[in-house]
Amino acid sequence: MQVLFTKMQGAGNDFVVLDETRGCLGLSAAQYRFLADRHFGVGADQILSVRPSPAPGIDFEYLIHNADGGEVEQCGNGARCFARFVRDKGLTHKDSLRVQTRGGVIAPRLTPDGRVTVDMGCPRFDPADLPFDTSDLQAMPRGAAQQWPLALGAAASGASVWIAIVAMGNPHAVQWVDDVDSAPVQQTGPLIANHARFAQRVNAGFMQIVDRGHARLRVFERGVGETLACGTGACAAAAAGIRLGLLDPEVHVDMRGGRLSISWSGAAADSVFMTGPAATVFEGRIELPPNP
Ligand SMILES: N[C@@H](CCC[C@H](N)C(=O)O)C(=O)O
Repeated sequence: MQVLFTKMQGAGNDFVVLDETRGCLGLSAAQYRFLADRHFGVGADQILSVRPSPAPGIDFEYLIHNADGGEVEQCGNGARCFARFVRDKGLTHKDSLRVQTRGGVIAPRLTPDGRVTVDMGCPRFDPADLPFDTSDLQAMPRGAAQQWPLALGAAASGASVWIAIVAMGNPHAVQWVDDVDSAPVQQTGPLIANHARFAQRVNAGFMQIVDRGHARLRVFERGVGETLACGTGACAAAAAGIRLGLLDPEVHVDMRGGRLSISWSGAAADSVFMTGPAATVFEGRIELPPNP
């Protein structure tokens, strides 16, 4: 089977986007993995499948699969690329959209400067929302929030990190580091992402606070590895920093692939807004391996 695809990127987080508005392709996890493969396929961190409206008042639905083939709930950079895609393809003429994802309804808006702002919904900090197993753990209160100790490796080794946990539709564990460039992202990222306390696994963020309006971030993503940028990771890190009293409500988050601007009032019922770039890289057609 051959499929048409669009390769896109948002702050260096890259995507294969599939138009399923006229029919579902019914791809298997192995076929998503093939598309994401940088040697044998197209190459991407995530595959985005654009589908028609599932309900009144909703413009589209889009599905997100990580490079490992697993379906996930939310993707911030993907949301901006999704919005750019449906406009560029003439699938809508609207600037503001309401979109169903597995992680809830989000609302992207194309801005006159070519960027996209997304209402990403409310951040949640309850361990049950990730889920995060807190049995036998003692949280450390800080600001309006909590940090949790997470033991890495064998308990006897004594290695542990303090994390803030945030659900942005998908799960995030954020830790503070002095210098994001020398942070052990490749070493401890996989240990956190696959930690037994996170039943659905987790995205592991490493944030350096530069000043109250500026942070630097690297994210070891669940189902992918370190990416050049993570939109939900930036929202989660900013929300955690704001709630902990370390950041102001308007924050620039710099990642290796680019900058996102995040704004959140700090009120539990208010949405996080994320603004950043979204661009098409190329389009093509590829033959998929058959399902076994
Ligand atoms: N890159 C994304 C997040 C994609 C999903 C994530 N890896 C997960 O498993 O939850 C973003 O920009 O938010």
